Amino acid sequence: MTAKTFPAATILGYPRIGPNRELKKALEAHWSGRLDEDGLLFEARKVQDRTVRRLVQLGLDAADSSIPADFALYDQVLDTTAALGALPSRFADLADSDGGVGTAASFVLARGDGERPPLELTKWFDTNYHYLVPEIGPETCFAAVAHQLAGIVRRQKDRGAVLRPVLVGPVTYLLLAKAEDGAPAGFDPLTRIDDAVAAYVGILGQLAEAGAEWVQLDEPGLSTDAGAALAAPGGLVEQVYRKLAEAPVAAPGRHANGRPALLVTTGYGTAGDPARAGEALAVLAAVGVEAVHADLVRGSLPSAEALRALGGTRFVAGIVDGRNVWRNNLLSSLDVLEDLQAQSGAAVSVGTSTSLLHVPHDVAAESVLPAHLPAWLSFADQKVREAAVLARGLAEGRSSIAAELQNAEAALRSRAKYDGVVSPAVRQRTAALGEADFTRGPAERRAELQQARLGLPVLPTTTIGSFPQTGEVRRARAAAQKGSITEAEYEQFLKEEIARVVALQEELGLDVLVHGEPERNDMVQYFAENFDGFAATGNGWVQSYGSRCTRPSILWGDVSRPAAFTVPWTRYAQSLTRRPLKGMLTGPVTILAWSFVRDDQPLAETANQVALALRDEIADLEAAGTGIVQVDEPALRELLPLRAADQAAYLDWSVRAFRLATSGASDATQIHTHLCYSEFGEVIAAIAALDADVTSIEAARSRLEVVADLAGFGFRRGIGPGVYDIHSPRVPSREEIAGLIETALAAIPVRQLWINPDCGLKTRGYEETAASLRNVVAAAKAARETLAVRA
Ligand code: MET
Ligand SMILES: [Zn+2]
Repeated sequence: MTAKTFPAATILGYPRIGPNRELKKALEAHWSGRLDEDGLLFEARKVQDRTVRRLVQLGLDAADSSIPADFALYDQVLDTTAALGALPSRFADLADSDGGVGTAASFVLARGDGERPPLELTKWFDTNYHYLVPEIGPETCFAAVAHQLAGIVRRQKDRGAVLRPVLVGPVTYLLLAKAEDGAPAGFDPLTRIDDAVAAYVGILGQLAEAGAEWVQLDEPGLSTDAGAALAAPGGLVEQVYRKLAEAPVAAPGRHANGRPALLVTTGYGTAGDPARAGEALAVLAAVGVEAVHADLVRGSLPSAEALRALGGTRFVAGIVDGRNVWRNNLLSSLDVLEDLQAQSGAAVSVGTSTSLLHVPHDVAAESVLPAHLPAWLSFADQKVREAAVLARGLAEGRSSIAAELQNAEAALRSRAKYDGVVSPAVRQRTAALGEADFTRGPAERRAELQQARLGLPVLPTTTIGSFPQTGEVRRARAAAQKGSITEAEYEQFLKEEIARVVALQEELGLDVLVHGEPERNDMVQYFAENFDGFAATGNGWVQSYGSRCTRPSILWGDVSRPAAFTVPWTRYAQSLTRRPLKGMLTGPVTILAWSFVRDDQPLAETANQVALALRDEIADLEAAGTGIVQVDEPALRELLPLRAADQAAYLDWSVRAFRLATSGASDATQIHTHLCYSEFGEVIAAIAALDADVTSIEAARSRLEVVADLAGFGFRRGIGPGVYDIHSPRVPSREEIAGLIETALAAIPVRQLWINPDCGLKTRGYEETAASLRNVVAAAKAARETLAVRA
């Protein structure tokens, strides 16, 4: 039996949180006990139904499998774990009688249950989305228990929609997994592939039975070095998909003993060997996969040879960018699509490069964007339309979409010549940069000058910047925004807040103080609001993990800083204390990583513009008397390219941008940086190359693992490995912190060591923060005394 034809237009996935974060709110109500499970599932079904309706309005067909059933409540990797019943042994008790994992059980995996920490959260490829890491051991059960996904398919079918269920594919699933605790040393989850594949075969049968005609298996793992190696002809990917494709395709309408047709997607780069683009797709086609997808935005076009090798397999061209917000250049996309079709002779469908999970819902829901921006933008809903329009143009000829082509062209043209997209003053500055602009004086000399100026004790104590953002702070900000308090009243409120935070730090006995960042809603958006070339959205929420969402700003033009904006707060805070107080900035790489960035010039160029804007702010901070400036780069590791071959170039421009931002500072000004959210062991050389005088780095949860890497590298500058894990309300005891300081001192020379928390305190409450910092300071003092006795 042959498969039903794949639809001409599709998307790989759609934002799951709801246009007004309905799912987020329902989840949080459920977790706090205000909404029971039935209530939550009712809300989730409302979001699903709305998504299907909306996608039909936007041009997808409800009945032809063009709409993905991609409705994870928390995370799609977690849902695949649930469909496989692949519970780690430490959670084995959560299994239903048939090995299934219900909604409540899946939330225990996601959030822990008091005694057991949750599954680890890690970044999904090179994005700011986080997935829950499967824990696989030699004994992990794999079963076909896709009840929830099958239930969604069945329910939608009853409502007249034939959806295409989505799972993480088996190779990517195991590549993303880690060995569970207690597995033999060196255990590789991929060794369980046969058992996993057997379960996937069963799941495919269950989904066919529920009425699915197509299933989407996502294999973005093939775009990493590890996955690419498996995608060569004769490799693991070929074996796996031969097995999955072996069963006959079920006849539409009669689903006994068959499987749905398979779409295998890639995404986040080129699947397989980049020098042989498309080969991995040909491998999949050869074993009988009915449709394959490639990311044509981040990845390369498949070669003509690979396209011809697709034979009768559908090619889904991921030409609408799933990761950025710019309107598609329909004309050039159509050129590419027509070319692909002509070359391959194969049937081409139009799709997105990745799921639309990474972009907000709808440009039309924006009310605060500057007037020129909306026409240039495309959020998820606009992208669905773009895919549908391109598919029509491909099938019926350019004249059938003449109006759409013309509108897109007009928008692109207006964008290209809009005032501020290119700012001659900014261009002149970047063009005139020379090596001296990236270099400070010798580090040893800087250290002497700074110590003479600051007079700090050994093991200086400090915090990372933010203090608790209480309900009061958030309410005052909202009131100021609404206009229900005056600007002067808001400023007065912030000053009082800063004064309290400074007084608290003095009372605690910290050595280097901060102002606490109460004026900042978000460490990137705050800069976007104060830089030219940047705009903040009103409702542009994007899922970061589970119910957590962020609202990236849009960097649309040349960036510059019209006026000093952090200076008044820092100056005010410093006026309240004789101790040194750090000025606090977000670094250029992090600003880019957590924004939607213009796509019309290299990132390195944009990074330098942001760096110059920060450099201006640092100059003004210095002029106001600030002796220490911290430039946070928590996202330095996040943008690291997936392929080793691309990493050196990235590290080069990102390090240079940081240096451009900071190297205007006088040698007597101490530059700090702060890193968190990732393991930084593999980029230590780049961290050293930042040439910051002091680096604070998240370390408490790994019990200071990074210290060994730093020592091994011979890191020479100031270093503050976090000794207080700020991710939970738990107060670390003085003894515990003392133990971590001992560990650090065993590897790091005492004159280099700083004592600080892992990250900012903004999500914490005051009580636990004060108690914890008291212990931090006490442990540091005790360590100083011990050192003095030993000396
Ligand atoms: C995610 S890193 C946060 C650094 C920032 N200065 C803060 O303390 O909040
Ligand atoms: Zn941090």
